[in-house]
Amino acid sequence: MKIAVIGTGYVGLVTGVALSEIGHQVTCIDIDPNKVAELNQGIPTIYEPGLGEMMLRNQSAHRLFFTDQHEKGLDGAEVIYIAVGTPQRADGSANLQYVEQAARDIANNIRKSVIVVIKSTVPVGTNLHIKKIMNANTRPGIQVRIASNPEFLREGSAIHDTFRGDRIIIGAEDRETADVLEEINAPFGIPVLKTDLSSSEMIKYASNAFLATKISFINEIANLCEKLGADVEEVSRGMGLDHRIGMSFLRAGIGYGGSCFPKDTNALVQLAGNHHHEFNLLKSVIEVNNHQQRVLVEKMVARFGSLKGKRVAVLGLAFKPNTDDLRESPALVIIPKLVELGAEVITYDPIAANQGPRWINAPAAYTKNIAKALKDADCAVIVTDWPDIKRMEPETFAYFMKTPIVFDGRNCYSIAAVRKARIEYYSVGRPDVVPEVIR
Ligand SMILES: NC(=O)c1ccc[n+]([C@@H]2O[C@H](COP(=O)([O-])OP(=O)(O)OC[C@H]3O[C@@H](n4cnc5c(N)ncnc54)[C@H](O)[C@@H]3O)[C@@H](O)[C@H]2O)c1
Ligand SMILES: O=c1ccn([C@@H]2O[C@H](COP(=O)(O)OP(=O)(O)O[C@H]3O[C@H](CO)[C@@H](O)[C@H](O)[C@H]3O)[C@@H](O)[C@H]2O)c(=O)[nH]1
Repeated sequence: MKIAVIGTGYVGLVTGVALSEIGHQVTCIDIDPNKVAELNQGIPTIYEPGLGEMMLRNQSAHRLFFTDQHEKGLDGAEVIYIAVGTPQRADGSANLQYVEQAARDIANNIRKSVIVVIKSTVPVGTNLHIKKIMNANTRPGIQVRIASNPEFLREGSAIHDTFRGDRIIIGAEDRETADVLEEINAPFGIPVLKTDLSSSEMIKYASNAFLATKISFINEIANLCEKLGADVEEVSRGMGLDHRIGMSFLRAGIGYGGSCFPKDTNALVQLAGNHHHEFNLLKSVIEVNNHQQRVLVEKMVARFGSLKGKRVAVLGLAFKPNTDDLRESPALVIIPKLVELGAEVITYDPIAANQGPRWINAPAAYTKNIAKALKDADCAVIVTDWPDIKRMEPETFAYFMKTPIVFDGRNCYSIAAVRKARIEYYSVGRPDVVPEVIR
């Protein structure tokens, strides 16, 4: 099948590469000529394990192309995916300007009837709105059929999720369109649920909102565990053994971040509000998360009184491991707050350190060397559970730091290992560890 993908962000690039890997002829289009130039040189524009090799393989096999010209990229396409951003507006709602522009770009350039598939996360009703825009702008006689095919990949495991995902959702306006999409996706061998357009759009928001709810729930339990002397890791394990609950998304920490959960939960609250429905549960989920991103700083202030002049090593900038994405990372909240309180901040991230100055709105130093970050620090804060941070012996903190006081937002180490290392350790939902000598 000849396919065009509009947008080469995370979703567009992974979609284009994956569709070419299963044998389709794919052209990805982006308005950013710099991105397209890099992609044409075989350089992936996002950090995603396994993506680069797959991209190169399909470029070499002449199944995958990149262009910044809609006319060229859309020429002859039978199916066109829209995978542009839907960022958050100031009021929390989804900004559809890029999807609308992509629709106009398609309508102005196609010369034959096509199926347009919306992969971007869009509020219920958007697919029909987009179809109207295209119908108003296409040449006479050209028919556009529309389908919703939301994306469920996670950053850092996008290839795994695309080839081994739990389900593919296809919402379409008619059965024939749904069948074409099912056929395109058949080589993935993933169960397909075919549904109507509105339900498909809602499945995406409901899934993200539910996962965010699980995280805020366990974070509230963690905060309560701290007050009651329980250990949230034990509690999660004990809860998760019940198959009705499940183990996943019950890791307590410093709250969810990233390009999706914060914006999609806000958009769903807004969408509900527009239809005179107060989504109180989801509002609380968001509120709990906003507070959770600040709990480590609260613990630091409680421990030190003042942070003025303290040298703080922040370990991890990315919102999760295996990505260089800082969108809505708790680091964006924690670092400016530490600076505001007078701390001197040095940050470490193995991949995202280069992104720091672009995203962090406060003076801080950046390094890819963990020892350099820890050297002579008064305390350390763990923001991202990168494997190299988790693998580190807790004794390392005592070796490099002025005072080995660690605030761990990701519960990277067992309490037993920390006790053995004789460091002062504050994590989330677990007992504090304060060795006698330090006390
Ligand atoms: N990032 C994720 O992990 C993820 C996962 C699932 C779903 N989603 C959803 O997928 C959508 C895309 O997310 P993303 O993170 O890939 O977005 P992004 O903002 O990183 O990338 C969008 C790309 O589209 C390009 N673009 C914008 N308008 C264009 C146009 N008219 N023609 C051609 N190119 C155009 C931009 O230049 C940019 O490169 C969003 O709706 C998001 O919510 C994202
Ligand atoms: O038990 C957990 C699981 C996750 N997180 C945090 O939640 C955020 C999101 O993590 P994750 O879901 O792994 O990453 P994303 O790449 O944002 O993926 C989510 O958002 C995407 C965009 O919509 C969806 O496609 C995915 O299905 C959905 O998991 C990160 O800050 C994690 O640290 C926790 O705090 N505890």
